[in-house]
Amino acid sequence: MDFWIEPFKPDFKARMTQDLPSSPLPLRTDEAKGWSKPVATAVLVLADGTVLRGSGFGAIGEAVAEVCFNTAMTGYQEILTDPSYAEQIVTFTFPHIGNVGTNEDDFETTNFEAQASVRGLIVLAPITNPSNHRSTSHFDAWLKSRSIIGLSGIDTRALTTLIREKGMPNAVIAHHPDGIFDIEALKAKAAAWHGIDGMDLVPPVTSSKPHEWTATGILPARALQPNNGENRHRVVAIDYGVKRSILQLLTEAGCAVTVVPATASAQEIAALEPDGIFLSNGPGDPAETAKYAVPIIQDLLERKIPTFGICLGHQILALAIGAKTHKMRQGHHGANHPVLDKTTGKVEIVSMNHGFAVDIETLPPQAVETHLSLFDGTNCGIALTDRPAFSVQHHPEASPGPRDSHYLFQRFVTLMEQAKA
Ligand SMILES: NC(=O)CC[C@H](N)C(=O)O
Repeated sequence: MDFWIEPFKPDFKARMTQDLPSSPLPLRTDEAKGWSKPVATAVLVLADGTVLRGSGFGAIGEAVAEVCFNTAMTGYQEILTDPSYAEQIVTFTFPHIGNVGTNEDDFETTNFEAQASVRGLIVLAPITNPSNHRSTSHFDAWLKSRSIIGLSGIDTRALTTLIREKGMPNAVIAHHPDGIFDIEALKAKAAAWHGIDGMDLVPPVTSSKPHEWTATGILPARALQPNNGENRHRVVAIDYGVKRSILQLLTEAGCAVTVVPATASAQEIAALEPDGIFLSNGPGDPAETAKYAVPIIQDLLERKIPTFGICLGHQILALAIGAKTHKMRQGHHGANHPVLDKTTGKVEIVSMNHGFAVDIETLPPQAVETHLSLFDGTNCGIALTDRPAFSVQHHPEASPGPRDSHYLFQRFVTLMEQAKA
């Protein structure tokens, strides 16, 4: 059978229309009847009724979630295993995703039994066979095993523009190989979804019981004094959905780390006699998690234990001292964001993954802003002036991403050393 497929030419004028352009769809052929026609095997249906059609890969089924875009050029496996992406669908602006396969090392979740947090991914180019010596599993098989739905052939630049202009939409991603979808029902499902605002998404991803963490990373860390296998500081990491690379860097910085569930009481934590408290990253609305996390943190701050927070941990520390957080329109997700460290005047290129931000106007007098985003001026870090505590919105563990901000782990170690002295 002879047929012609139009090469994919994104039509940027059509960006904001109801039907966004997409690449050629797979053909379905009926040999007996002698026809072949394009069939969408996956769709993304936004709450406003916009429908994007493409080719499905990964898990088969449907999921409702919030759509964000991530501008990282590498590290898709780390992104898709980061627990902070709970209830989200990631649109990758980098066109080639999946071509280095997947492996046993590049995982960010520490909770291997838990279901994947991210619900789906959207890419431009169809995924290929893996081409990398580290790959142990095909991307498609890996996504299926983790119940993550994939949609390719989408003009991801147009979708990113839509998110930038209208904000992160709620949507249903659906993959059915027969290409049969009840679009009206999917529109209704997307429109009826409650969204992430107001959702505490920590319970499914936090550790169920305290455990010790001892592993270091594969690559040597930057800007850390070598620990020579010696544990100089005892750190309790409160797990709101912690990334593995953060725990590895704490270990490399010379910390003996005990990971505790998000609901561990201040008394239980204090009984471990920590030199420092780490507040982890995690999914969902910080103001909801704060309802139980803030009293615990306030109690620990009273005890003047040095404290360091990352991302959700940063937001919850800010809430604990009386500041407020708000939902962002498009959020920050990528590995190329410039951030200014106001304490040194240096600019670092950082990894980002957040959809909420600390409202800097609400910061009380006993805290100062230490970092800010040079993309949009949003707050990226605070330090308390009356307690040994600081936190950052970006991801100094940088997995994936540039490692400019590794120095923050050293800053935490220095804070613990000063407290001991
Ligand atoms: N990576 C994170 O810790 C994300 C924090 C929070 N859930 C947000 O989206 O802003």
